[in-house]
Amino acid sequence: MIAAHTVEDVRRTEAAAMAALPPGTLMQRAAAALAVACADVLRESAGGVNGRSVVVLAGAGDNGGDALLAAARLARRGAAVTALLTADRVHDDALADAHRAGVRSRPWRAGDEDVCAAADLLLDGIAGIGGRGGLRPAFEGLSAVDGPAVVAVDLPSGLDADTGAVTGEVLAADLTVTFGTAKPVHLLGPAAALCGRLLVADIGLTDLPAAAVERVEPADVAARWRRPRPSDDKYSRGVVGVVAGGPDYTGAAVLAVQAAVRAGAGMVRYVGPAHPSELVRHARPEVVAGPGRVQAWVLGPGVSPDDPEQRAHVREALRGGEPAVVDAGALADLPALGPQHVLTPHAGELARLLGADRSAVEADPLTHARRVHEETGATVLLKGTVTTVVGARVLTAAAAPAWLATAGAGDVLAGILGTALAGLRDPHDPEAVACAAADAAVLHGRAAALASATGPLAALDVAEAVPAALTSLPGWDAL
Ligand SMILES: NC(=O)C1=CN([C@@H]2O[C@H](COP(=O)(O)OP(=O)(O)OC[C@H]3O[C@@H](n4cnc5c(N)ncnc54)[C@H](OP(=O)(O)O)[C@@H]3O)[C@@H](O)[C@H]2O)[C@@H](O)CC1
Ligand SMILES: Nc1ncnc2c1ncn2[C@@H]1O[C@H](COP(=O)(O)OP(=O)(O)O)[C@@H](O)[C@H]1O
Ligand SMILES: [K+]
Repeated sequence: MIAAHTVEDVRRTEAAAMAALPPGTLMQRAAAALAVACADVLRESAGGVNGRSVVVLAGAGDNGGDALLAAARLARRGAAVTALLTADRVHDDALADAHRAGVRSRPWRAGDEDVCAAADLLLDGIAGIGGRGGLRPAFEGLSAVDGPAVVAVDLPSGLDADTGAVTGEVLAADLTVTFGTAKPVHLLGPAAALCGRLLVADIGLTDLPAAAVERVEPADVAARWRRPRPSDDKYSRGVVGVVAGGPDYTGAAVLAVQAAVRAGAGMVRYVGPAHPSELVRHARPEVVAGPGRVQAWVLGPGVSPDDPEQRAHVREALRGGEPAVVDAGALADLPALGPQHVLTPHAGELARLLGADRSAVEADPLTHARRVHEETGATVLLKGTVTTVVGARVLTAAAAPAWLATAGAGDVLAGILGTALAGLRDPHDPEAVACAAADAAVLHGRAAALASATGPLAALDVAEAVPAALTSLPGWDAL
């Protein structure tokens, strides 16, 4: 897991650390890590540090202080550094140190985007965790600067550290160097893509509280994914019931069932009309048709709002209280739910649940997913490039390959997640449910990466790549 902490927690922890250290120690540590990272970038992109041109954008806060101290270090290594001051006042001591090292500084002027574009490296210290809203109007043009490698100090200016919300222009980075711990902005969509590569520099912050947001890594999935034990039988491994498809959308039934089987369910039951039942059985002869006892349900892929029979099956399944994936057609008319129910909307479906705009959900997925979690009591998995799970924990899966934006990919995710839920030791542990949801999303993305290695993928390819995605997880063999 990569842990991220809120601004409030970081400031509290920083204050405790600073009280025990000489003044300025944390900022010097941050600047040292920044300078090393910038030198690495310069070596890679411009062949060295000595003589290379660096433009540093420095704002009024400590983010600007970090940037100016890093500027001084780069100047001492021979870089030609110009600091453009984006505020009337900047960190005095840091500016004095930069001047002593040979950094030239002047206030930001209209048109300085051209100066930035001509640099080998642009270091963004306009605003960090104290930033609010998108870039101020005077700096909006920076979002279009193309040319230099861009390194963000702590986070790209224009982003909100706690939510990752994109509410205006942002200076996107190739590399973000953050300090002590990641912040939610680094792990959440759509902000994570604007951060570029993430480097968490150790500045000696200890005793951080529980993370606010965590990114689930492939090794976490390997450690948690249920594998058969010698004592298992097909029932104890977990039976998945699938209520999906109908006479109109037959493919969703096949895709969800395929994925549940390939993710390692002990048994899959399919509940639906004769057509597509016969298609499902043809695709997966091991599937049992008709209702029965299950450990978890997959409800709704390809279920039409005009299909009273399938909708009755969905309602009946939800009444039983078992864990369930509540997807697509099952997202309408939600009954009372609990944390063992995982809603799996995409941004458009989540917007409908809230009566909000899809674009608002896409700009700030965490806030909107959290609202649905609070209103329904269910665990929410909001699909997207970065998938966000909000339940007893807030978890994300790193960006999946964009090839996954293909019809039926969501049905495959629903099937994988059904198997993860059916394998839970304690299905009424809300944290385990949230982890299962995020694990399924990570596995789905990994299967998509394998399936797209040779070109465009189809959703069925993703289901078929799930076994290889599992066995390629780091640490899978060791367990
Ligand atoms: N905490 C830690 O552990 C450590 C913290 N450290 C560092 O301290 C940083 C936090 O410093 P901080 O609190 O001084 O705030 P900071 O991010 O510089 O922002 C305030 C300034 O930004 C400006 N501004 C705001 N929004 C803007 C926008 N959209 N567009 C443009 N400008 C905008 C705002 O000016 P305004 O325009 O609002 O007048 C104000 O002047 C943190 O990110 C890290 O780098 C490290 O040194 C060591 C360990
Ligand atoms: N641009 C993208 N990059 C990566 N993954 C994506 C992208 N767009 C969608 N996805 C993923 O693809 C899947 C699409 O699901 P969904 O929208 O329900 O499609 P469908 O209903 O056709 O099955 C989700 O898992 C989502 O996270
Ligand atoms: K910044």
